[in-house]
Amino acid sequence: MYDVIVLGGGAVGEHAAGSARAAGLSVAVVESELLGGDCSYWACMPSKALLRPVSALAAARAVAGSREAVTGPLAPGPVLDRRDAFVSHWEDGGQVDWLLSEGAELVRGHGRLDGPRRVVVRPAEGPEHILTARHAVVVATGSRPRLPELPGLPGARPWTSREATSSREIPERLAVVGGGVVAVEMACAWQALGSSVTMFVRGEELLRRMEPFVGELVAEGLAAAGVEIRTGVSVAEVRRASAGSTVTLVLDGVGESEADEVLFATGREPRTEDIGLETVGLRPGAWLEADDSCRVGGVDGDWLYAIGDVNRRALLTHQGKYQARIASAAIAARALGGGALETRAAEDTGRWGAHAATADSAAVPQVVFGEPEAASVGLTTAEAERLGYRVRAVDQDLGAVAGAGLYADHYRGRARMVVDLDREVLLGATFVGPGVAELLHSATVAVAGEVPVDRLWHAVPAFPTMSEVWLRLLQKYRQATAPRG
Ligand SMILES: Cc1cc2nc3c(=O)[nH]c(=O)nc-3n(C[C@H](O)[C@H](O)[C@H](O)COP(=O)(O)OP(=O)(O)OC[C@H]3O[C@@H](n4cnc5c(N)ncnc54)[C@H](O)[C@@H]3O)c2cc1C
Ligand SMILES: NC(=O)c1ccc[n+]([C@@H]2O[C@H](COP(=O)([O-])OP(=O)(O)OC[C@H]3O[C@@H](n4cnc5c(N)ncnc54)[C@H](O)[C@@H]3O)[C@@H](O)[C@H]2O)c1
Repeated sequence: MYDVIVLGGGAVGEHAAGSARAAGLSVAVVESELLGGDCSYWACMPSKALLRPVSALAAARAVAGSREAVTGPLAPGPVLDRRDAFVSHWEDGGQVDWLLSEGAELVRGHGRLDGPRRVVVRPAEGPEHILTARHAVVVATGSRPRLPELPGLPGARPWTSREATSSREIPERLAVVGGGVVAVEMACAWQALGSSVTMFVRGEELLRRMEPFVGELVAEGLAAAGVEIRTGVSVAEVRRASAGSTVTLVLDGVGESEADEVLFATGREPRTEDIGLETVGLRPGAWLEADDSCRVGGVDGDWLYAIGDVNRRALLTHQGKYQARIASAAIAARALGGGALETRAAEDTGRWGAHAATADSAAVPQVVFGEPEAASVGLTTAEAERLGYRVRAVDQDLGAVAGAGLYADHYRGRARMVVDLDREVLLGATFVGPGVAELLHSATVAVAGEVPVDRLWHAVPAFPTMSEVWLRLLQKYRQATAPRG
């Protein structure tokens, strides 16, 4: 028997195990593939390893003096070798060592719930194990790429994010379907590696969940790199005669297009169809709805938690790991409380409490890597208005900031902060431009900390850094709200 069983050992499940161990709980992690999951082997790490050389080269090319020293395009071989090193050549020995050093146990195999607090693990070989949890089972089985139901698609062997992050072959022509984060990042990476990339986007914009100017500037950057972006186009059918032959996309009402590979970057679905949800009264295949302490509703007792992609709160590694810390703390507090009502005072599930993942709804930071980068936290203007806030959006041309001008000649970028006019705190901030990723955490601190705008005025940015954009935004906000007369 273990205090906690973590079902799924991706980045999020591993982090839950570490946090639960730190709280003094015994832990077993059940993993059917590589310990470390998508983020380590087929998502964040390999994609960023592919993209970092693209931005390093762009940064050198953006400045007179270093521009002249750059004599050629990216060298694909070393880029792919470096990517392979970042994913430890798809071996998880290092991560297993870490987990064991934390004092957690690893049980390899496919895990399924088998009624309350029980998990049955089917290893690749040998007999099943039955594990029992004293306090909690934490489901962290993640998500997988979601493919649309299109005629011909399964037989056409499309790339998903897995192939796009792990391929060593560079297709001459790569079609990318989708206009979200994976589509944008992978279009940028593969174009730089030598493919001719065409994006097929259903809607009119890229990155629709961010402020509208983000998609515009990102599209401009991709087009400047040579990516063809076709908006307002739906793929109706996919054809590939045989392995190794070209792939044909039949486009709704606008003819056909040929490519050597096609990447479908059309969102995610939960990995819950075969984890025994029916044995505890839940629906297999559904996203797992969790409250702010990440506890799953609809089951008897306080023992089932869901963290990471599988609860759909925010499909990002850092946010899943935050949920892992919150859930582990909540499990430990509830375990100490023993379930008696009078001890529930130990729980701290109020807004911004120790056992509430409040940032999931108020302050999710995200960086879309590429040239340019896009970085945002909190609410967009449209989201804030939809939620009924009275807001003012303040915009600043980043190119007019001295630090940005020094960073790159003819710097193009933009920033926006969204202020709640009633409380005079930031609800959100967005930056787009080369090198803006590292600006983001200042905004996250302001949003999560609900720092009054008047106090931000005293957070003086160093000259001449890009952070001076804060000063410009705050000056504009003051001018706009100053009493007239
Ligand atoms: C191309 C790409 C790039 C991305 N880049 C970023 C980025 O830069 N930054 C960022 O924050 N996020 C990024 N993301 C999102 C990020 O990858 C996910 O949010 C993150 O991987 C979720 O972690 P997880 O542990 O919840 O799920 P996963 O990483 O999917 O891990 C789930 C684990 O559970 C295991 N499992 C599933 N079912 C069972 C079972 N029944 N029994 C045993 N084990 C099981 C799986 O084998 C897997 O190891 C990216 C995603 C993609 C696709
Ligand atoms: N840097 C990062 O933080 C990073 C990088 C990659 C992925 N991620 C995370 O991974 C998740 C998945 O990314 P994603 O890009 O797959 O999903 P997404 O939801 O961001 O984008 C999906 C895109 O596919 C389009 N689409 C959906 N169905 C379609 C269809 N049938 N035909 C054509 N287009 C269709 C959507 O309109 C959208 O443009 C995201 O939630 C993101 O947060 C994060």
